[in-house]
Parts: sequence; structure tokens; C-alpha cells
Amino acid sequence: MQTLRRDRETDPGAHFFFNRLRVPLSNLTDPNKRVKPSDFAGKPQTPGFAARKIAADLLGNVVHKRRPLDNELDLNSGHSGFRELAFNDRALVRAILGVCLRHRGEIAEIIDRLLDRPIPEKSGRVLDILHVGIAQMLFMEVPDRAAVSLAVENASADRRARPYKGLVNGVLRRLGREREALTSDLDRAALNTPEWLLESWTQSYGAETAKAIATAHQSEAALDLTIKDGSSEVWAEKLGGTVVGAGSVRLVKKGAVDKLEGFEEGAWWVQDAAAALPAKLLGDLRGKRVADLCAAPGGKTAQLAAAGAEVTAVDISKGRLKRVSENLSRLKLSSEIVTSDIREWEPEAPFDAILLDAPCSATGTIRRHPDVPWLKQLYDVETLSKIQGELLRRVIGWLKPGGVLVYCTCSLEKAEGEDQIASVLAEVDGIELIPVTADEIGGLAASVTEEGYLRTLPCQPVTKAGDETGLDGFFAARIKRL
Ligand SMILES: C[S@@+](CC[C@H](N)C(=O)[O-])C[C@H]1O[C@@H](n2cnc3c(N)ncnc32)[C@H](O)[C@@H]1O
Repeated sequence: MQTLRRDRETDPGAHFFFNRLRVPLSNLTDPNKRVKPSDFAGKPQTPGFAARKIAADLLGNVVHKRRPLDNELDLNSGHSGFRELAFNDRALVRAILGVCLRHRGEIAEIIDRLLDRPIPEKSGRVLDILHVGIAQMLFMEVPDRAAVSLAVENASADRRARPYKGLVNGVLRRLGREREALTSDLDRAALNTPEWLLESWTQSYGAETAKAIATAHQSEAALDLTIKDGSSEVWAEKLGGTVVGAGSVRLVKKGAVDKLEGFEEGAWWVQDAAAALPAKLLGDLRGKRVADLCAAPGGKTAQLAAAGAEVTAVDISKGRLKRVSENLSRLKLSSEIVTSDIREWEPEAPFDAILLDAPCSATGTIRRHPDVPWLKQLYDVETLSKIQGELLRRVIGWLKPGGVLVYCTCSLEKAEGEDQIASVLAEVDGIELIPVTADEIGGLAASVTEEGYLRTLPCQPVTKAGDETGLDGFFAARIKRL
């Protein structure tokens, strides 16, 4: 789900949010510029106000209305106020929201400590405004004075929040004075992770690893690229990156993705180092017929096509498949593209190999999608795991005898990974597990389980030498049809 992100590629400002959260604010705010989105047309604007107002609105939309952040930030169909902002303000909004969501639990705890009594329900955006103000004061090197006055102005501009502008002022000023006392004893990893998730990871991986996962989520993911022709060393050198995982290039350089060397010519695409591993498990694909099921936005489709396979990419979403076509066209790769629900679609002939990247809770992508913990619930995992089981059982039958299927999900929940494979192996005849080996995935031994599954965790090493960590959480298993 995280691969080949269109917003990164079409909105260069997106890069600052996804790749460099602690970008100096001088890069993002132009103090001489007055931003005028149409919602405030005609009213004089304090520099930086529009960005804070939109940030508070969007935060509310994500956490109260449960709207995915990516949808809100979409430059074609997202929040209109956001779309009207200037480039630098959009980057600032992304940065503020990234911090607000990553630190949501601890900011909420700080607000609790600062308030004598809860803020009444009908107080407009006042809580979101406080979150946005605190995020800037504690994590973004914004001078307290600026963060406080913009928050007060924001409250004044909201009819329902207006009566609380004095409270906003008092609370934020007190935080400025008592910062150390109010923040030094916070258990950040626990506070910033919903209880059900921390419990699930503790049960699956133990308390220490669960905490390490939660801690890894506090930092933004690096920008990893998959190199079309596999010449990772060459592109690492050209782009000033390092080779990680099984041949991904991790970038340390700042800059807009579409301005980097190789983008126009289609030499690489954006794909987390862990997301690039499942397709590797299908081995040599030259001349083979391969189904990429649940294909959009197409990171794995590109891998399969670049490996020489004749690919059929199927996805239920027409809009997301459009991105597959656009991405493949930039990369000068090709695939048959089918818009269909794979619960209904039937292939004309069986495949040599299948990659099923099933829809999941995406809890493995929290570093790059910090809204996920506040959008998803245990219920989503339960619902999605039923669909995963259904899809897996159906598509196994589409393999030729001797054909291989890789099932994967970008989830940390065992219900969406290990448990699915264990039950399918127990229930379906004529299949066997082909264990994954560390050699196939760049020597990442810590990411291979005793059963022979691929299981990456955000806190794990991403190099064989173990000198760098940080991966999306992925599960993959390989099954052969006998
Ligand atoms: C995890 S994303 C796939 C990411 C993709 N494989 C990649 O590497 O870029 C899951 C995809 O499954 C698709 N999907 C969900 N349910 C489906 C169904 N019943 N049939 C086909 N596609 C489905 C979604 O539209 C979504 O694009």
C-alpha cells in the first residue's frame, strides 16, 4: 500500500513530511508571504496562520471523523483548504500532522495534566488547536511565542472555540514555563500506541519487542527505492544513499522525489525495503505467467515485470489501478491490468506464480502512515482477516501444479499473517510451505521465523551487518501447489 506513492511523486512538498520531519521551519515558512485560501478570503492573515488552521481541521478530520490522512492530503480530491495552500504551507501542514499523530498519546496526556477539568464537547476545534500548538512547541523548534499566538488566533477564528481562547493561551504558556516538569516522566512509546495494539504486539512478540516497535514508530521512515535493473550500488553512489535489505537504496539526501536523478527516466520507484522482499521469494520469473493480486498502486507489479514475468495485475480499485498504469508507464514496464474483485474474477489459465498482497490493517506501515493507529481498531483486524482467509483459499486453486504462491500483508498482527498460513496449511490439501531463507532476503536473518516465514518488524536491522534499523512490518509466506 505504501509503494509508488503518487502524492510523493506529484507533490514534491510531500517529501518533507514523509522523509524529513525535522526539516528546519525556515525552509517551510516564508514570513513575508500571506497565504489566502478561499475560506478566509478577504480577512487579513498572520503569516503561518492558514497552515495552523488547516492542520487543526485536518487533525480533527482524521482522529474524530476517521478519515485517512492520505485522502485528506490528496491534491486532486483532498481537503480544499489544504489544496489551496502554497507549497511551503502544505509541507508545514504535513510536518505538523506527522508530529501530532506520532505523539498523539503523549500530547493528550500533557493536555490532561494542564487542564483542571475536561474541555466541554461543544467547543469546536479547541482540543485539536491545543494538539497543534503543543506539537510545534515540543517537537518542531517553533518559538513558544509564535506557537501560542497562532493557536490563540486559531481559537478566535472558530466560533465554538472562541470562548476558550483564554484557556488556550493559559495552557500553552504554562507548558512553556513548566515544560520539563510536565514532560520528563512520560512513557512515550506506551502513550502513543493504542492499548489494543500494544497488547497485540506484546502477545505476539513479547513486551520488550512490542516497546521497541512502538519506539520505532516515533521516527519517520527513510525513503527507500527499488532499482529497476538491480544496479543498487550504482544508484546508491549516484544518489548518495546506501544499499539496504535485498538491494533497496536508502536515501539520506533531502529533496523532492521527482527531482532526483533517475526519476524521469524510470530507473527506480519508491518502495520500503521490507515491501520489496515478498516478490523476491518467487525466485526466477523470466518468461513465467505471474498473477499480482491486489496489485495497486503497483510496487510489486513493477518488481515482477522488471524480473521478466508476464504479469496480470488485478485490483478492485479502478482509481488505484490508474496509478499502476501511470507508474508502469514512467518505469517503461508493462503488465496486463484487470479491474476486478478477486472473489469474483476467474483467470483464463492457471499461473506459474501468484503474489497475493492482501488488504490488511496496515499496522506495519505506521512509521509512514501515523494515522493508522488512530483509524484502525481490533474490529478491522477481525474483519480483514476473514477476507484474507477467503482470498487465500480461492486463489491457491489458480496455481499450476508445482506453482508457487507468496501471501503477504503489511501488518504486524499475526491474525493477518502467521495465523492465516497456519490455518490454510492445516485445512487445504495438496499444498506445502516452502520456507524462506535469509539468503533470499539480503541476509536479514532476524526477519526469518522458525517456521520459515518472513516477518519484518520496524525495530529490526535492515542490513545483514545489522548497522541500520527501520523497516515496515511485513509478513510473507511461500506455498507450493503439489
Ligand atoms: C496492500 S494493498 C496492495 C499493495 C500493492 N500490492 C503494492 O505493492 O503496491 C491492497 C490492495 O488490495 C485491493 N483489494 C482489496 N480487496 C480486493 C478484492 N476483493 N479484489 C481485488 N483487490 C482488492 C485494494 O484496492 C488495494 O489496492
